Amino acid sequence: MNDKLVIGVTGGIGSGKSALTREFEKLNVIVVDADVVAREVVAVNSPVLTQVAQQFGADILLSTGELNRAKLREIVFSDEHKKQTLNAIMHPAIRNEMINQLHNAQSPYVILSAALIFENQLDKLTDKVVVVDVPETLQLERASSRDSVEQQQIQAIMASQWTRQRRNEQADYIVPNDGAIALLAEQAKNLNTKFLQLAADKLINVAN
Ligand SMILES: CC(C)(COP(=O)(O)OP(=O)(O)OC[C@H]1O[C@@H](n2cnc3c(N)ncnc32)[C@H](O)[C@@H]1O)[C@@H](O)C(=O)NCCC(=O)NCCS
Ligand SMILES: Nc1ncnc2c1ncn2[C@@H]1O[C@H](COP(=O)(O)OP(=O)(O)OP(=O)(O)O)[C@@H](O)[C@H]1O
Repeated sequence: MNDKLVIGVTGGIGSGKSALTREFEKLNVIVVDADVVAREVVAVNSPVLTQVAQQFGADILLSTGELNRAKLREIVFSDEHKKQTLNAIMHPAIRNEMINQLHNAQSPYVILSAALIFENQLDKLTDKVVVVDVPETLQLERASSRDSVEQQQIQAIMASQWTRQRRNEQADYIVPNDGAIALLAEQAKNLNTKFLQLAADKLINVAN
C-alpha cells in the first residue's frame, strides 16, 4: 500500500489477535481491526445491513434495528452456502473500509488485524504478516469461554478457517500465545523495534 508499511496480524478465532494488537496500541501503533470494521459496515440503517436483511429475512434484525449477531452466527456456520452468501455481501464492504482506514492511519506503520487475511488474500495489502499461534484446543477453550458459545459452534467456525499448519507456513513472523498475556507485551515490543526499522527503510526506498 504505497509508502506506508502495513503489518498484517492474523490467527484463527480466539488465538489472541486482539490481545496482541492491544499491546501494539499501547506502543502508539494504529490498528485497523476487521472485526470492528465488520460491525461498522452493518450499522443500523446501513446499505450493507439492508442487503443482509433482504437475504436473510427481516427477522435477522432485533427490534432496535440492529443485527441479531448470535442468530446470524448460528445460521451461517451451520450452512456453507449461507455463509458464502453473507461473505459475498460483507467482504467487499469490509475490504473497502479497511483500505480507507489504512490510508488515513497516522502512525509510522499500521496494523491490519483479521482472522481471514490469507483466506481473503488481504495479504496483498500487507508487507509482512504476523501469525498468532496457539494449539487448537486452547483456541477452542478461549474462544468459547470469551463468547459463551458452545464449543461445537467454535469448531464449525474453525473448520471454515485455514488450519494452524497452513497459516503458520505463510507467516513472516510467528507469535506463540500459549503462555501468559505478559509474554505478548514482550513480543510486541521486540517486533515494534523491527517494524519501525522496516517502515524507515520502506520510506527511503520509495523516495529513491
Ligand atoms: C456472523 C457474525 C454476525 C457473528 O457475529 P459474532 O459477534 O458472533 O462474531 P464476531 O464478528 O465477533 O466474529 C468472531 C470471529 O469469528 C470468525 N469469523 C467471523 N466471520 C467469519 C467468516 N465469514 N468466516 C470465517 N470466520 C469468521 C473470526 O475469527 C472472528 O474474529 C459475524 O461474525 C459476521 O458478520 N461475519 C461476517 C463478516 C466476517 O467475515 N468477519 C470476519 C472478519 S473479515
Ligand atoms: N495468553 C493468554 N492467556 C490467557 N488468556 C488469553 C491469552 N491470550 C488471549 N486470551 C484470552 O482468550 C480470548 C481470545 O483472545 P482474543 O480475543 O485476543 O482472540 P482473537 O484472535 O482476537 O479472536 P477472534 O478472532 O475471535 O476475534 C480472550 O478472552 C482473551 O482475553
